[in-house]
Amino acid sequence: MCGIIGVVAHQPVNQLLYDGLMVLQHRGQDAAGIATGSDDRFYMHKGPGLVRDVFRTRNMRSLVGNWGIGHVRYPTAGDACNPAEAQPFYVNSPFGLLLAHNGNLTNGEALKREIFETDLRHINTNSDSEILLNVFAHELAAASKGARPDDEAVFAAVRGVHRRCRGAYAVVVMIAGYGLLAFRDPYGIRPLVFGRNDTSSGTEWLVASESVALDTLGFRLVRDVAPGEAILFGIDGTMRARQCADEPVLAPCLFEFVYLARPDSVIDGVSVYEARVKMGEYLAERFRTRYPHARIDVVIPIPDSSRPAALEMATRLGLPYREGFVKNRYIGRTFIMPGQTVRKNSVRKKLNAVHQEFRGKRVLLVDDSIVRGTTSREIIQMARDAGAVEVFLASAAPPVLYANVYGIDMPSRRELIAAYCDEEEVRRQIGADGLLYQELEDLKRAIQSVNPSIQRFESSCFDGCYITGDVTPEYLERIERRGEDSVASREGEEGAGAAQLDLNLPLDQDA
Ligand SMILES: O=P(O)(O)OC[C@H]1O[C@H](OP(=O)(O)OP(=O)(O)O)[C@H](O)[C@@H]1O
Ligand SMILES: NC(=O)CC[C@H](N)C(=O)O
Ligand SMILES: [Mg+2]
Repeated sequence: MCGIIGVVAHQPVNQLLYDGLMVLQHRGQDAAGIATGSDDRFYMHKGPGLVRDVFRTRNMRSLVGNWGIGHVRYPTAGDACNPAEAQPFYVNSPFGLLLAHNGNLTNGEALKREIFETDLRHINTNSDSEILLNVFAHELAAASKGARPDDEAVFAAVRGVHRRCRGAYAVVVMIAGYGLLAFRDPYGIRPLVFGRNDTSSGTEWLVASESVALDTLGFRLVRDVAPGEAILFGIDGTMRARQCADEPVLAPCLFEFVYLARPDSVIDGVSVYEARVKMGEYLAERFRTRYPHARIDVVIPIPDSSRPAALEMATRLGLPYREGFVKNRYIGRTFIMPGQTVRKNSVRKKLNAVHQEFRGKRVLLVDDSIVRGTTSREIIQMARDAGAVEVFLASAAPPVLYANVYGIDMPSRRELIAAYCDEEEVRRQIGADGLLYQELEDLKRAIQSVNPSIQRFESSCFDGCYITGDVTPEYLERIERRGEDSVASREGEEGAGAAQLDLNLPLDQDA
């Protein structure tokens, strides 16, 4: 889950894109990039780090023009520390294209060979997003048959991407001299919304991973990009949409609602906040049945993502809700950090217990999910150190049992605590007196209660059913092996790769 954004405006967009990426920062902390377009030129600056560290005033000044795209990266393919894999990616043919991608391709290796051998194109990194860009570029060149781009050629190229690419992709592309393109894979696994701002100079359009970017930048939400759909925003301010998949089916990733997205976003017609509140309601019902005799004094959330569910759970159980952990706001999300050592150290630095809320108490801690168990282990110990006499833990998500191949960095089942331990063993390992997980059906019901029209979900990390149908046991074994290698290498490389890159394009003239 990276964050992507694209805009066509009647004013310079550099600050708009920067502010938008700041709002999407929770979706990726490893690298950031912005590209803009003015007349017949593209400008780009990208590099490793948080948005506020990547862009200096001189970089911002070099990003001229009234349209552009941006990206914050949480790597799922290639190398976490390789600055060359920061996005957007650029190719100069046909026309000049820049692309930013959220998701993960499951047939990247086969495509890479095909691109080299059949399409006669060169891929210069291990990023699947560069592969996606080259597939799109090849399809667009073929569809436009040597002429300037037109809508038919662009939509045909998206159909070509759907035909050849498997996996998850929410994408924004700049086509030089033509416009901004946004599209989503045929299952709509990763979110993508667009909105408008009607000004005296004409309509401005903004596309983003989450609606929270529209709110912040003063755009009105129009709707989600539909699964399989492509939308073109011309640099003249016009908008055209086309369904480019044969059998689109909406199946959004469950983990977006559990953890990835901000609660103030609306994804596929679902307020993430409302869905999390419902998760808390269902979890409270189950807690009552499972632990009818538990005498809990206080419900405490593990900040940040579990707060809406924890508050509702406390209300439903008629128990006081207290903020027992204080979060250091300068430390990012630990789950999306690369490498287990850094994740483990960060939990302790990030959260600290308010002893008064724990001393002599039986506490019910609530988290949105238990994935590797890093957070829960540390937190439960911290609660005990602060004087808690009993510690229960409730998870608003079911046990995470399977690898994720669609844009969440969980390629190795061996890292997932619930994949190799039964519930009792997980309870023992994290050191809780009682443990409760959400039921998968209840999690789906929580989201459907907000938007009943969603019939299917991408639920693979909970039930092992991979919606795209192409994920074989052999593939999972391969990424399991590679996942372990890459995790190991990331551990060794922590802190490396601070170089920023201005690739291929005229950038940072004064840098
Ligand atoms: O079992 P684990 O492997 O530790 O992963 C799960 C934890 O990681 C996430 O927190 P994170 O600190 O990333 O973000 P948050 O502040 O949004 O909760 C999530 O909210 C859980 O607390
Ligand atoms: N999490 C994501 O969406 C990652 C995008 C892309 N696969 C990358 O690794 O850069
Ligand atoms: Mg958390």
